[in-house]
Amino acid sequence: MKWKKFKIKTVTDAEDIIISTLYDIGLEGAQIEDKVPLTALEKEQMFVDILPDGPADDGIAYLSFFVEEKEDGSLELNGEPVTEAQICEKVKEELDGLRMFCEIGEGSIAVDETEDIDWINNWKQYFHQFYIDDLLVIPSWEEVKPEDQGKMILHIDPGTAFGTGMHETTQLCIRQLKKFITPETELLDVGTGSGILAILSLMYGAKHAVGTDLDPCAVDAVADNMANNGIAPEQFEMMIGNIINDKAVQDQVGYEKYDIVVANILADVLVPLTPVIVNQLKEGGIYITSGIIDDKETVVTEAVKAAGLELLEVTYQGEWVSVTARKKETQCAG
Ligand SMILES: C[S@@+](CC[C@H](N)C(=O)[O-])C[C@H]1O[C@@H](n2cnc3c(N)ncnc32)[C@H](O)[C@@H]1O
Repeated sequence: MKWKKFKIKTVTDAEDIIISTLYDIGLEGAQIEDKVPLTALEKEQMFVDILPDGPADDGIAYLSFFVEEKEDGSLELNGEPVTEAQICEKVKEELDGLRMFCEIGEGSIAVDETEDIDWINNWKQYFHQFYIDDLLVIPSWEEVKPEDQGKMILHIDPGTAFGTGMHETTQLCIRQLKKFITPETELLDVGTGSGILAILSLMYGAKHAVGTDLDPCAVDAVADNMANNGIAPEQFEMMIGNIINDKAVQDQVGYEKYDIVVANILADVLVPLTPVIVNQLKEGGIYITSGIIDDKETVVTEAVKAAGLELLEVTYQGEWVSVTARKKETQCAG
């Protein structure tokens, strides 16, 4: 399999914002090369105890994005045919936009071709079982140790969809979900990816879940993860499509139906999503969001308030934010 590699030279502080921004134009996943030392948690997750001292961190980072090349050499982005030059132009536009409000360093783009036989699976060697508070998350290719048999365990294989549970935003959502789930909860998980948030909600006692995603890869990932965690097909329904602007998806998902809507998507998606999702929530229903990088907190809290929701709580982990709100109940006159 051949890939076009678009390699951006930037600075370490701009890594997350560039990855988030380029994700929005269809460049998903990035290879990061920098000299930032690994944290204790990263070493633990990678099963590395001692690493030789690397070179000093010079603040420079390289982010590589990959686009699969078809047999005839053509490229696609978001399902549309596109040329290498058009991708570079689009990336340059996005980087120029970012430059106006943050330091992104050189921002140069180099294009290369690469052949990687198992790009999809290579990352698995770094993903091992880990805890989110008292929840043990075990990748589907690892065994449960005898001493862990009685623990709350989530078996996860994100396949090619997002959602291993390692990301701060997923963990922020999980903690908020635990606060509000009841045995009566009807849950909507927008941007379900691997299905992790919906599956965990069902394991924490929710009655039923619906998941939506744009990415068709989410269908197989969700089915595998449901089976691995003993979730029955009637407990979790999956729909592919864009709930923001597709009326058919909105109708299928249903109106005034959900006790909780969770959406771990980027701030720029949450802004148009929020006024739509208000119609899917029951009165008094809870809206849990994350995927918000810290400097976009206000953008989301303002969108939540503008949609008529009552802001309940803002929580933080690392440079990521989660915003929780409630749909107000209609007051009876008199
Ligand atoms: C950050 S991942 C979250 C995955 C998982 N829910 C988690 O918390 O780990 C965001 C997901 O949202 C999906 N997505 C982005 N825009 C969307 C939209 N408008 N409607 C539905 N899904 C969307 C992406 O395809 C991706 O799977």
